Amino acid sequence: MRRAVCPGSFDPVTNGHLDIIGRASRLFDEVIIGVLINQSKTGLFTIEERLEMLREATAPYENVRVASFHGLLVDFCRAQGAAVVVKGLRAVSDFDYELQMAQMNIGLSGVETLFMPTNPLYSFLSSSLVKDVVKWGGDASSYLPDNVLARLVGRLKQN
Ligand SMILES: O=C(O)c1ccc2[nH]nc(Br)c2c1
Repeated sequence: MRRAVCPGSFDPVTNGHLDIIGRASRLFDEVIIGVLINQSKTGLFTIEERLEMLREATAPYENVRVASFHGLLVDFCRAQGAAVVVKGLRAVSDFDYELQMAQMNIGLSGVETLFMPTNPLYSFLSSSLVKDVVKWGGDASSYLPDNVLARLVGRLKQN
């Protein structure tokens, strides 16, 4: 069983993330989306909300499941029985940091990283940018799944 982990904060999941997840689901027997619990950073959505949005958005992919973790990514991969991490690369600016993380992860545990070029449609996307767009009334419907857009609009109205 070839498993891969797609890690991230997913605060919230975007169409860019979903493009990578969908492509990974066609390459591996199982894909585990790992939502990082970062105690030093409170996000807009709770971990539970992020997990729920991811489960809703990835429901069409029967070999994709969602879990949260804290601590080292390689420990999560080991616990899940995954030998590969899948990361999207949006631009050259992503590469330096991702290369450093990938080399450390191999050094720590032998877990490999597969880099996938993001779909050019989404290469400028980030969760933080999309949140700003919606906060100021912009149309983010091309960048977020419908379930996420609805929650984001609602949450920003509360704030
Ligand atoms: O949304 C983000 O912050 C973010 C970061 C890094 C990323 N790499 N590939 C993708 Br899609 C991606 C998205």
